[in-house]
Amino acid sequence: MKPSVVLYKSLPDDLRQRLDQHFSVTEISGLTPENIAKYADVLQSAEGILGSGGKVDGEFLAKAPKLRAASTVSVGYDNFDVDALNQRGVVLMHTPTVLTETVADTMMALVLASARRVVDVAERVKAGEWQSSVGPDWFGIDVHHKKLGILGMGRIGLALAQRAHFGFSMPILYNARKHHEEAEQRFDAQYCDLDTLLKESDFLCISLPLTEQTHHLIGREQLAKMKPSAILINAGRGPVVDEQALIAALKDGTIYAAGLDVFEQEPLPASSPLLKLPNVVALPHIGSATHETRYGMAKDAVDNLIAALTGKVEKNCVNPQLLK
Ligand SMILES: NC(=O)C1=CN([C@@H]2O[C@H](COP(=O)(O)OP(=O)(O)OC[C@H]3O[C@@H](n4cnc5c(N)ncnc54)[C@H](OP(=O)(O)O)[C@@H]3O)[C@@H](O)[C@H]2O)C=CC1
Ligand SMILES: O=CC(=O)O
Repeated sequence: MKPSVVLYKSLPDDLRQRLDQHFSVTEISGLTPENIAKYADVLQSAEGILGSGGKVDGEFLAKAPKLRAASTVSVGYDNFDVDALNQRGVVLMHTPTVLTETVADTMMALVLASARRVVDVAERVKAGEWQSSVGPDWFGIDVHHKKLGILGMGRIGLALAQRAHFGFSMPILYNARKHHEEAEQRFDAQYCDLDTLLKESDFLCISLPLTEQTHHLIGREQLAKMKPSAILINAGRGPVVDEQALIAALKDGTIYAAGLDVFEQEPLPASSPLLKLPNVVALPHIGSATHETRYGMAKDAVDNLIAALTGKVEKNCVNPQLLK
């Protein structure tokens, strides 16, 4: 009998067929509390789950006693309680690498859009405000040759550094838990402590995972250390930045602007003050959202689950110690 799997994200037809070849699949619309209650029987017998979003913690695992592997269609896995998975011996698979370049493109797009006010100015053109040659109230600030600070020099940070260094002649500063030789050698990136990164960066680009250590790492105190001309870009996870402190800093001129792909609450409520600020570019968490990359992530997630449930994992495992 094929192992039972709960799929909580739609897949392209060919990938769904591949999953069906290996498993008995039940598709649900998401890991919402309602679905977890409604599909209690299916979860009781599920050996694998595949999807994105939704909380997978001890409480969820108690409802899925046969679970052996979870495959998330994302690189970030902050919605999983990894300690609880480890205790239960559930292997967690994710999709790093396949999305790295696309997310770095999104970050560079946010850098450019925020500095050159692309969204704000384009909206004014559409509103018919372009009546004569534009003056300083339409101008932005330069990107090339400015200092780019990267907070989190992992896969995505490195790909961003490559773009900024070769494409825009930007000096790179960075902070991470350790030094990254590749970034220093290839892109002349300089390691610094967080305070120096805040004080010296013209662009502070956050590509950090959400962990206990990074939650609200950037708050009022840290924003106050930034230049009034600085722009904050966040494509890591929303709660890395204290959003109320950010809103205050954008309103009172502590910093110049922000380009955000991630938020403390997603989808961002229509009532969010961020949406009223002209110096904010807000994207709907589309860091990896191109047709090619989303297909690649889904493919990796399917392959990851097949590997995990057939005991052939070679990569993309968050808790490989369970495989020994
Ligand atoms: N907006 C979007 O659509 C997307 C968002 N993401 C987010 O981006 C994150 C990063 O992805 P990726 O680059 O692949 O991950 P990596 O694991 O390759 O990089 C993470 C980096 O963060 C650093 N880091 C972790 N904790 C700390 C800390 N406490 N202080 C300083 N640095 C820290 C790591 O430091 P060190 O190198 O020293 O270990 C590493 O350099 C994901 O976890 C996800 O949350 C990812 C994809 C798409
Ligand atoms: O936010 C997206 C991810 O892949 O992580």
